[in-house]
Amino acid sequence: MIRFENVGLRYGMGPEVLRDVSFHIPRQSFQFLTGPSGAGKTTLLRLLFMSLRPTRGLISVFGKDIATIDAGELPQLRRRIGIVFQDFRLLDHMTVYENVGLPLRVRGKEESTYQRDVLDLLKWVGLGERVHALPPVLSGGEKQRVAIARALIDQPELLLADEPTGNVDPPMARRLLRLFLELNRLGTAVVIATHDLGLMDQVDARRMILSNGQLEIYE
Ligand SMILES: Nc1ncnc2c1ncn2[C@@H]1O[C@H](COP(=O)(O)OP(=O)(O)OP(=O)(O)O)[C@@H](O)[C@H]1O
Repeated sequence: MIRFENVGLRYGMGPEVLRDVSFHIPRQSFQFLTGPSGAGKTTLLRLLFMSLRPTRGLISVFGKDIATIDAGELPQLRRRIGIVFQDFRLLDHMTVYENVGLPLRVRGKEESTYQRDVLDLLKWVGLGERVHALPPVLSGGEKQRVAIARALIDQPELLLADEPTGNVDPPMARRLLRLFLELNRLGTAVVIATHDLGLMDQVDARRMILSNGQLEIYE
């Protein structure tokens, strides 16, 4: 589904942050992406989301070589990906409910077809009482859960999550992990970038470990 071949990435004239990175993400697979701070996890997720272009090497996403796709095709490809950014990127003027329903609204779905799903998912992530709140009044952990719900609501083919449990306590982290596993069971390939060894130890999943710009994979 996703393929990287000898991918290298440098920012501007800086050193190569990623070097000769090659891997394949199969459909419906589940993997953690880990490595020390600054190792390049966020950079790798940005390449997967096609918001960065590699400086060398080949990336194909859903079977398309990203070097040859035109800008008009990008939104359509991205719509198949759910992403949880480290800084959440919620829309501050929209309520929690509206933020989570947004991917469906953008796809032209009638609110009556998704209202129940949005409310159920918000309840599951512990935000049943915060449905009408605006993001600026939420805690970091609450914002993170809104971002997760928004990424999941449309059952994407690929979920990318950058430190998705970084702002919540261990019981909530376990609950969120269960949600990712359930999504995976329903068919989504999942990539979770995390430092959290405790989280990774709960699942027997593939580990992609970045260090010094290179990737090692433990199946
Ligand atoms: N926009 C940028 N311009 C220049 N250098 C950058 C940029 N973004 C990241 N870097 C550098 O690239 C390297 C990898 O950063 P990245 O954020 O991908 O690491 P990370 O593994 O996600 O780190 P963390 O775990 O701390 O979030 C770091 O040395 C960082 O300083």
